[in-house]
Amino acid sequence: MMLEAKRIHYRYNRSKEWVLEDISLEVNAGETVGLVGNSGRGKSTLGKIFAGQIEGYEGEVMLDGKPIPRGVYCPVQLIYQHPELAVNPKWKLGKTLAEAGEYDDGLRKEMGIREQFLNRWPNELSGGELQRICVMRALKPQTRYIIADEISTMLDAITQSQIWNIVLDYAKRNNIGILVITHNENLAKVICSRIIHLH
Ligand SMILES: Nc1ncnc2c1ncn2[C@@H]1O[C@H](COP(=O)(O)OP(=O)(O)OP(=O)(O)O)[C@@H](O)[C@H]1O
Repeated sequence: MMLEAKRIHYRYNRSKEWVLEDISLEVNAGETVGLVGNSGRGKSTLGKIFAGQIEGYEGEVMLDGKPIPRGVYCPVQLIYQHPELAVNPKWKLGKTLAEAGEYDDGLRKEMGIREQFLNRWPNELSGGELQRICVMRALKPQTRYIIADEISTMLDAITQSQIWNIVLDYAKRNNIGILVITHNENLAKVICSRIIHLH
């Protein structure tokens, strides 16, 4: 089982400058790989390409040797840095959490998502509480890979370590591969078995 990007080239709006030029990388099932690089190097763009959120690139993204299925729940789930931009502001959080079907209520408690949060609107939660919902939403049985794009950057150290412990433990139990996009090389060193630098 493997998620691969092969010879990806991408530029926004036919701009002269390529954001990504001939990028290839792979993440095996159950592996945690760091993608580290300075601001503006195209890390988030690559994350979106992996998760099927950007079209029109050159090259291929393959999951177990096949194109990633479209029009169904995406087995490659992207979690962003800014949870407030990742949820529908017109949905109560219980609906957001259940968007892709049933969820594990034990995992909800483990994630520190209180039952009363489910009946609130996104603007009635703190950033850390909302990020727990976004992380949990990505941990569905159909998920095979997670693209974690700066998911803990705006969290305090305790919340950051709690969330990573849960995600890493869940990934281990379910053989999920994770691409950890971060500026924080120290974080990548602690949680990743391999680090790729995007120059
Ligand atoms: N929607 C867009 N339209 C045009 N250009 C964009 C768009 N999104 C990103 N870019 C540009 O593409 C380049 C790469 O951006 P990207 O967000 O992928 O980098 P990054 O490495 O993730 O940066 P950071 O670490 O700051 O998040 C940047 O120069 C950015 O300005």
